[in-house]
Amino acid sequence: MFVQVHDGNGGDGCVAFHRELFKPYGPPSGGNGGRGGDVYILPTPHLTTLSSVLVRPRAQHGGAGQGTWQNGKNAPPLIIRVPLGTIVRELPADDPRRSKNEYEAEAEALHGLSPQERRAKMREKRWRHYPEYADDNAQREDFKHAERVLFAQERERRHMRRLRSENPIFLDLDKPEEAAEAADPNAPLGHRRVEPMGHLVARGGAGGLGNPAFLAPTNRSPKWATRGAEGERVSLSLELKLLADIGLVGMPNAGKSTLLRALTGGRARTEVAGYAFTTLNPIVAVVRVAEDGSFDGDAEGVIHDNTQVEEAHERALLDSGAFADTLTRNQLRAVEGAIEDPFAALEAFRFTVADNPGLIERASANVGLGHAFLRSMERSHALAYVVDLSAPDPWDELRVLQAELEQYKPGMSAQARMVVANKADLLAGGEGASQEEVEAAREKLRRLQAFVAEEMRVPVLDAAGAVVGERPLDVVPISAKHSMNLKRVVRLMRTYVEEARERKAASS
Ligand SMILES: Nc1nc2c(ncn2[C@@H]2O[C@H](COP(=O)(O)OP(=O)(O)OP(=O)(O)O)[C@@H](O)[C@H]2O)c(=O)[nH]1
Ligand SMILES: [Mg+2]
Repeated sequence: MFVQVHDGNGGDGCVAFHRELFKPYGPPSGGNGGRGGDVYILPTPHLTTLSSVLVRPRAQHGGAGQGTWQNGKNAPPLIIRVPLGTIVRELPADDPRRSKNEYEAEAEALHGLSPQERRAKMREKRWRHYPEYADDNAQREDFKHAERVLFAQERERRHMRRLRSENPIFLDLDKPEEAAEAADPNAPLGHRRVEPMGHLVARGGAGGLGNPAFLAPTNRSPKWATRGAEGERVSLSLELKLLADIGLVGMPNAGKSTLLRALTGGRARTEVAGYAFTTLNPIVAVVRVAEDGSFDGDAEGVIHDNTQVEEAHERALLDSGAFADTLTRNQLRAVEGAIEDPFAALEAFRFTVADNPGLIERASANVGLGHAFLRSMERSHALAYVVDLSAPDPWDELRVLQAELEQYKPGMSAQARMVVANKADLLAGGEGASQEEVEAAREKLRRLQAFVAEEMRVPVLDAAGAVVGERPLDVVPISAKHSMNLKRVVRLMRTYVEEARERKAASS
């Protein structure tokens, strides 16, 4: 989502003179304006979506200064809370989705005016005058001097702003902010810790100066004050990295999407087709498991074909009138005893699995779909490699996948837990397979297991997250299309998720 952050403007300075009995001409006494509110971004574990983030968050303005040297209030900071796993980026200047910043907005407002009008407008925006003194002030030498000083300061601010935009904001907010210990050990009870504010993304405008600031030997009663500066405006893009318990990693066409559909009984809305890069964006679905290890939608032998084939089949059924007598959901609800969700009573455990686009060699060099989508896998508790067992050398695929994960983020392949050897049905599947074919398939699987045992070892962690040993990945031959041997996949995935959750609970 895109957000334009708008900081609070500074409060205006005040022009006033002190009045007291028997003191007809008191000194200037206008207070300064308060600072506008800053905007912070704070990652918090209490949110899971970006839906509560406003599109145009705006911090409060500083309070205006008042007579008798009363300064305006500083505005409180605005804290934008985002879920953990959010990536915050500042949109670059050439991005069409970016909104104007404060300088561009002013330039636009002044566009097409004559030089005099422009000057008047700019003065109007920057100065406050004692009633009816505006013209008189404009004639004074010391006002002109003050104006030059103000413009010089403004130029400097603008320069700093330009320097800052050369390295735009980039925040990868994975960890919650810790409350810091208060500096003062004698702070009153309940104030020992300073609540974290998060990351500053835009600064509020400075407050204006009251008229005492313009006292000079030549002018004992300055009749002007400055207005508050405008707050920064920053356009940000917020992206939430997906969070799934298990991420599927595999080459295009390995059958990742088919596997996800099979694990969810076809509920997962992910495309399956016989060409590379069918899946373009990560998709997360929930897998529900019963106590006996069966899962929702589990049916040995149900075929999960290409989605187009399935849709055509369904359309043909619809056209032939096969669904004509089916009850609607509301009618079903009215039928006594009809259970909405037959699996709900059985469900004992659930976890989420993410289907990802295919990963290929040199994805890190932006070949194929690149590897930007790996970002959303970083946060998975465990990764499962999906390889096509019917390919001539499935172990080569594994080697590439592992190397690409390491390329993307060193240490990421240690998150892998299992190898799912898919399309086992193509090797000696079916009834009429000869003895040799079955033997060849077994041999291939053994070779894959030997390769994994040899080269793909991952650290074993104990409940506290410390490394206690090493083990090879689990290898499970399956057929996603024909829903074969999926129970074993689900059982293993469940143990990984449980272990990871225990570790997480222990660490927090
Ligand atoms: N015979 C057989 N075919 C399968 C099996 N699993 C998947 N397929 C087929 O393989 C093709 C690719 O499957 P997908 O699930 O789209 O593969 P993917 O890994 O998601 O591919 P991308 O999204 O392109 O990365 C489809 O035509 C599936 O029908 C299987 O177990 N056996
Ligand atoms: Mg796919």
